[in-house]
Amino acid sequence: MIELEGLTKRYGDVLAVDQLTFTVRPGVVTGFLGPNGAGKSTTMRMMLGLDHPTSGSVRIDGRHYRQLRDPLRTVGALLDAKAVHGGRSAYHHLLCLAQSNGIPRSRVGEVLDLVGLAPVARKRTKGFSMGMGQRLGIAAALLGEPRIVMFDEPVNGLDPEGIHWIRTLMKNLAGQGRTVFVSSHLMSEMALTADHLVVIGQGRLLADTGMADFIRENSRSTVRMVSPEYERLREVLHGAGIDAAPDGRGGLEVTGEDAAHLGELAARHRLTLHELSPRQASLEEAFMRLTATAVEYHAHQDRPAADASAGGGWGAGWDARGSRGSQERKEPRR
Ligand SMILES: Nc1ncnc2c1ncn2[C@@H]1O[C@H](COP(=O)(O)OP(=O)(O)OP(=O)(O)O)[C@@H](O)[C@H]1O
Repeated sequence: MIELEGLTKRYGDVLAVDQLTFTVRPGVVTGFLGPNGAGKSTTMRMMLGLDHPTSGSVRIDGRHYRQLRDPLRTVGALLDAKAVHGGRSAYHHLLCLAQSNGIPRSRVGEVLDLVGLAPVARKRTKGFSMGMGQRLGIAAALLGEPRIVMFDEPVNGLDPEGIHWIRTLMKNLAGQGRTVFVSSHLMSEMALTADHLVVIGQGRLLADTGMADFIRENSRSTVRMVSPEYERLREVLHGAGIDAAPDGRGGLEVTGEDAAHLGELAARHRLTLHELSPRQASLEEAFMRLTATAVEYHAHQDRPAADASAGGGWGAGWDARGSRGSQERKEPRR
């Protein structure tokens, strides 16, 4: 279990993480979401004792990271896949980690097999592709068979087979009763992987809830109706006080009504329907809706590119929003 209490991190006048309190539980995959610059990596670094909180605390199984006797056997993490000595082979990188953490040498071969890097185990990592680097980072995280795993953007650079593999891996780890905490900007992937979500924006907690509840609470469900008697359908809905908008594909989109009720209404008016389809919003829509006001780096969509360049180029197409004092574009992550 990972417990955060009032966790706060300030860098100068930027409040990167602001009073975060939540618990990451075992047995499920917990997704960690937030727009760019929301404070996810900073939070994860503090969880791993790589950054000091300005105030508040993180406990891993009841202890601070630094108090853990065998950190690699308790928490395995992938934060920055590029943080590897390029002159070493994958095998030696993992062997060094194993030896300095009292992990048997045999485990190195096991994790190399598990992540599919066994055939290139003796090659220097500086020739590795981004996806291979991610796999190596995941191998390192799993080396000590930890009860808790944390992955920051694990699917970065992975091909579809790799993405499917990491999804299955995370679900299996959670199925074994481990605590799995994962950040990603790939909403469609997160929707397939996570059971629980923690969402932050501008360093603050926006949601800590189950996946289905999150989508329900932060989106509108709609029903698409298609009829050969389009105008009459519109009138019937209007007459019943129901808002319906053209969906741009020859149908009507109705918000906030359930499909059964709409079907019965149409039947009472002897209206032929060719389609009556309820539509559940996606995680992406729910996420965008919740974080709309917490997006710090925002690209203008209503301004032509030429206009943007005339107005000062690259910077002109961006807003730095929010109240955290930073009016600059985001610094690249280290
Ligand atoms: N070492 C640092 N010094 C100064 N500011 C920092 C530092 N690390 C992070 N920040 C700032 O803290 C805020 C949170 O950054 P962080 O990298 O944690 O966000 P994130 O949610 O991981 O973003 P992304 O999704 O883009 O990776 C940003 O405004 C960032 O510029």
